[in-house]
Amino acid sequence: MKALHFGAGNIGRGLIGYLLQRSGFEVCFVDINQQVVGKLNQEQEYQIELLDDEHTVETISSITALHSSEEENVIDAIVYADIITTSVGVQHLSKIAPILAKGLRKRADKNKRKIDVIANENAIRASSLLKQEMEKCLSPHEMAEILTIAGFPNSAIDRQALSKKTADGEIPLVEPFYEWIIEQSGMVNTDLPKIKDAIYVEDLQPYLERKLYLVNMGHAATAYLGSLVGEETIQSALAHPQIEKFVKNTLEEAKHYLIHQFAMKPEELGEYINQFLKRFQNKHLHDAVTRVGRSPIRKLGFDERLVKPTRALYHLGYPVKNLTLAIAAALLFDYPVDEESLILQRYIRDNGVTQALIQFSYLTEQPLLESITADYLRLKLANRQEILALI
Ligand SMILES: NC(=O)c1ccc[n+]([C@@H]2O[C@H](COP(=O)([O-])OP(=O)(O)OC[C@H]3O[C@@H](n4cnc5c(N)ncnc54)[C@H](O)[C@@H]3O)[C@@H](O)[C@H]2O)c1
Ligand SMILES: O=P(O)(O)OC[C@@H](O)[C@@H](O)[C@H](O)[C@H](O)CO
Repeated sequence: MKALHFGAGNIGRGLIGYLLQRSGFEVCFVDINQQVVGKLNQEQEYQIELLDDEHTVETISSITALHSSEEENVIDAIVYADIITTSVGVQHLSKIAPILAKGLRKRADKNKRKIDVIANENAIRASSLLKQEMEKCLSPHEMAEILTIAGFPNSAIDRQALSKKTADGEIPLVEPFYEWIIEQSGMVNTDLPKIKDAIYVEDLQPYLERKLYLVNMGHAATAYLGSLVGEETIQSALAHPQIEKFVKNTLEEAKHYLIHQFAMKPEELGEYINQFLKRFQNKHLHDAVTRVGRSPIRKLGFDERLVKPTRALYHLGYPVKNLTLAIAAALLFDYPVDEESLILQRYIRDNGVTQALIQFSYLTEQPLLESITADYLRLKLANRQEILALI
């Protein structure tokens, strides 16, 4: 069985490639990074290191790789794959859509075997977004042809995955915990053997929203507050009792969104929160606030981890004062190496913070705009001690 995976980054190698290979797939990665592609091809295997007491190293073999520019080879791989997956970052799905469209068109002509395409990105319904991006490259007739053979089941993935520099490059560093939840109802290839340890569900939405609006929201709140007080990692940020308390308070607020939306049980959500906070505090983990806070414009999006629960809870009449403060901290994320941070800071300088919220978060609720703007100014004018005292 052949798996074609776009994005040989931390989660691509550290979770998706790992589980696919353990399920008996030969995995072929497609990436724009020539160095990574060259090394994978040369060694036909790679290592990942676990963030456990033993620093366990696992080897994933039967690996090949293609550079994105090898168009004909990538198209052929799409025609003959048994599953196609991605983890390129949701903002890059539009870039892989054209080649997927070409490959799936050829497959619909030549090899009519059904195939599922799963985009594994931190976003609501990323596979559906990928499908929408493909629709932009095709006529309705061409897309209809593709849909006779291809499904786009959505998924939710969870594993903290970063990387470690080694003498000959870098390897993914991953926590022992992982979760890959796949929307069974969206799958069309019923012959495909189950992926080992993946969880198949009919209705993904509760799992997806719980992951993004709790795990990733809490992570983002930690990163942005941590960054503001000069901490380099999520772990050193959470070592401040005030930040830990603040993050718990934001999670407590966001929890009510999931209770309301999906009738989730408060005690179960409490356990879920405690479990991932412990994962964030893994003593072997040094996860940079700049990695977790990356792409602040994406993270401030309308349906994203910070703004969606805040909007929803505000309309339901629940308190959101910690969430609005976390949004304000995100607006202060000033890390010029990150292109989105650069654009965001420049935009705020030229247009003001309220306008930035309208522009990037599509927020229209006046009381929310006012309280986030006020929080932003309080945080901006405060020093480190004052920030720790006010949260
Ligand atoms: N790292 C984590 O802890 C984690 C956990 C869960 C989900 N995610 C999600 O997984 C996705 C990937 O995250 P990551 O941390 O692995 O990022 P990463 O930067 O380590 O990996 C992304 C990879 O995609 C490649 N890429 C970018 N554009 C491409 C293109 N057009 N064609 C082919 N390859 C391309 C990059 O070169 C890189 O190797 C994101 O959506 C992220 O939100 C990450
Ligand atoms: O990948 P992002 O940029 O959407 O979010 C950063 C982190 O919160 C994220 O990568 C987590 O480590 C991961 O989602 C844990 O499963």
